[in-house]
Amino acid sequence: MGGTTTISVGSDGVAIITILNPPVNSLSLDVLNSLKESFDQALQRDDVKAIVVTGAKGKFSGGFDINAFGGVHDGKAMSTGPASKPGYVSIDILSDTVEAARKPSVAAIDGLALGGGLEVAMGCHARIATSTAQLGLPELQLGIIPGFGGTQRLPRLVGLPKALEMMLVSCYLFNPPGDELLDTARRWALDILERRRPWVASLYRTDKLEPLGEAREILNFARAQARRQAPNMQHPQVCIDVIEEGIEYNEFQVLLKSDTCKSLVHIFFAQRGTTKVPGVTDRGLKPRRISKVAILGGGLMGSGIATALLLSGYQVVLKEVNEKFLEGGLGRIKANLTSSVKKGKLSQEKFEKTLSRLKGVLDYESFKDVDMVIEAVIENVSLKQQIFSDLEKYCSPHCILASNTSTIDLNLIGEKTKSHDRIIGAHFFSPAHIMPLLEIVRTEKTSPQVIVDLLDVGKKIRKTPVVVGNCTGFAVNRMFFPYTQSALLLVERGADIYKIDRAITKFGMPMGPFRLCDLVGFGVAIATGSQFVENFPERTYRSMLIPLMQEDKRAGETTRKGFYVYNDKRKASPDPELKKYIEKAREMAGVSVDPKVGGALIQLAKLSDKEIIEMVLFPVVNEACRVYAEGIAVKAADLDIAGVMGMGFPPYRGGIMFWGDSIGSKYICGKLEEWSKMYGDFFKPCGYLAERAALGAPLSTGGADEAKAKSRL
Ligand SMILES: C[C@H](O)CC(=O)SCCNC(=O)CCNC(=O)[C@H](O)C(C)(C)COP(=O)(O)OP(=O)(O)OC[C@H]1O[C@@H](n2cnc3c(N)ncnc32)[C@H](O)[C@@H]1OP(=O)(O)O
Repeated sequence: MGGTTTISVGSDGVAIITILNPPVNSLSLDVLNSLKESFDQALQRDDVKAIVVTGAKGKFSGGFDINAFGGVHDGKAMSTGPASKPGYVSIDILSDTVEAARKPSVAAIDGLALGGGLEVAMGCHARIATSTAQLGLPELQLGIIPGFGGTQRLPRLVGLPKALEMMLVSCYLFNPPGDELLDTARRWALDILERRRPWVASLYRTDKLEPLGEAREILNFARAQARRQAPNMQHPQVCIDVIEEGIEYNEFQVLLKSDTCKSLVHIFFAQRGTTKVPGVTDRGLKPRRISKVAILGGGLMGSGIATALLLSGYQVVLKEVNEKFLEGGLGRIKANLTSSVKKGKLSQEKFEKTLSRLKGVLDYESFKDVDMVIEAVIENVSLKQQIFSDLEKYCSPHCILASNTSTIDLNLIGEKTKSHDRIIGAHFFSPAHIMPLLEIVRTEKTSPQVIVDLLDVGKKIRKTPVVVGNCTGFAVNRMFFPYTQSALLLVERGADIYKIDRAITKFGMPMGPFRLCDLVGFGVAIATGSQFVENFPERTYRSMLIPLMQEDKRAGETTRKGFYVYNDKRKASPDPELKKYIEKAREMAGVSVDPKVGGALIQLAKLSDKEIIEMVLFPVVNEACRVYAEGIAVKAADLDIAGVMGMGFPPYRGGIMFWGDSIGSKYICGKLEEWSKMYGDFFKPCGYLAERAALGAPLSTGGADEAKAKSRL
């Protein structure tokens, strides 16, 4: 597992123990064993009076080594050595060696002290941190609870409310400024030794703890809140119980083996893996400097993208077709920035500075020195084609030409240009300054340099980029187009709209397919839908329900009427009037409720929640398999991230492919086959899924990347 600690003793008698395990000084079992050895050495040596613990290269520690979890999930023992024994780190190292030591210790924290890292620091007798240090117990984001005494020491150091916030919301505590970290820590340790400062064992502190009755109330409130916010997850409740009862280790071990932990650890590594693109990021290319970006179109998307760029220090030129639209776009950007000020994320002074980097224009005059253009106009092929040939004329030959299209094939968009190597998709998700995903779409001709440049921009604007291949709908929209389609098919055959939405939100999606349609708006839903009808006619379910409703001026949330009706506060309520549209659509589709076909007829009006989830989401798994098999995504894990970050698929289920594998290819394929016999080709399993099912193999391995790797051998 690697990593170690070093020890050096100064002439002042202070031993500096440094954690050394790049890149984040994570606590592997080797590091923990070495930490114990260094401590024992410092305690035994006569020339050591006091101890300072720190991390190498400006990072205290990013916590327990998450790679070790993988071993546990695969059923292997973590490692050998004393630190692998149950409770050894928590009791033998942190309580009995560090905290109970006869020599005082101080944690000198620069950079990160997260999870186990902060727990080591809390075992020391005092903590000194720089102004930029990040302290936190983010274990819950991985489906576990702190396991090295954090649930007990943190409440004693900062009080229950702050400790609960740091664990359940996983936010970080920023400490007041400190300077000359190591010197201050050294002096502090000696001050403790000479009783000029208190010698405090965190575990025995009680001054910050609330009286019992009050503490119980705080914990019960936290329980209720966690139940509301994370109804499908057990570990936040377990964490609160453990804070109250103090028995940490056993629960930690149980959670470590849970499906939630497996899924969240998968998501952790998958997210970090998206920036590693074979054939692109392994060529040693350095991102070029991009400082000025032009955006075409100041609508919801364009203004959101502009906001994200401005907030990260880019200069932005916003182009619109007339004064009125330009004013609207600039106004939206200003409103976004104002909202950041209100939320305390941007100071008033920075607001002015940020806004001063924005320029609104009506022509291409200022495009000659921009480094990148992002086109964000309506989804109209000929308009986009015209724009791209204009861009070729007005921009420098090095300028990156990106499109924010969500569905249209990029080759079509660039058809009238000779700039195919610098055309790329930069597909943001609405609201673009908030949603974390950036789908980067490359064609066969996009140069690796341009991809590396956009990956860098993505990182700077704090998005998780996923690089995908070019096709209609790319990865996210293509995977999720069956989401609404299957829901429409079910409704036309008797299932209830609101029951479907309820079952799907209970599963963990932020909203069901119908509520989502209302949010996106029927105009966009129809435009996108028609792209799919055109490109994948054999598997597109054609329902007239949405067009029928739109004819009646019900177009979703913006018109206050869609599948739901909306009040002034945008609260959605079911609408009994929908019945008439459903009946008409059913008639036009020529289908009946509960068609009498096949022996294993499922009465769709009486579907259970489980059946709804399967019938809505297995077609999504099926399409994800196609996307993977075609090589649109190079890694199945990229699709997991795309679904989690772009569609809100619950991360604690690990993403769409990971979830599919947790159910099994055989079962999914069997169900899809059964439904395709009853309801048509919409459900037909794709070749890849059928093949994996026949082999009894997982879906997440064996896609185009594996096929390519094999063909290279
Ligand atoms: C018993 C204990 O209570 C249990 C625990 O301690 S569980 C662990 C608790 N700690 C955490 O959850 C922190 C997880 N890490 C993070 O949040 C972020 O990585 C960070 C804030 C530390 C650094 O973020 P950032 O600078 O953006 O770098 P990031 O790309 O995320 O990570 C850099 C590398 O370190 C790795 N890494 C980060 N934290 C790690 C950890 N705790 N264990 C192992 N590897 C880790 C990442 O996988 C990545 O590897 P790669 O370069 O091969 O992809």
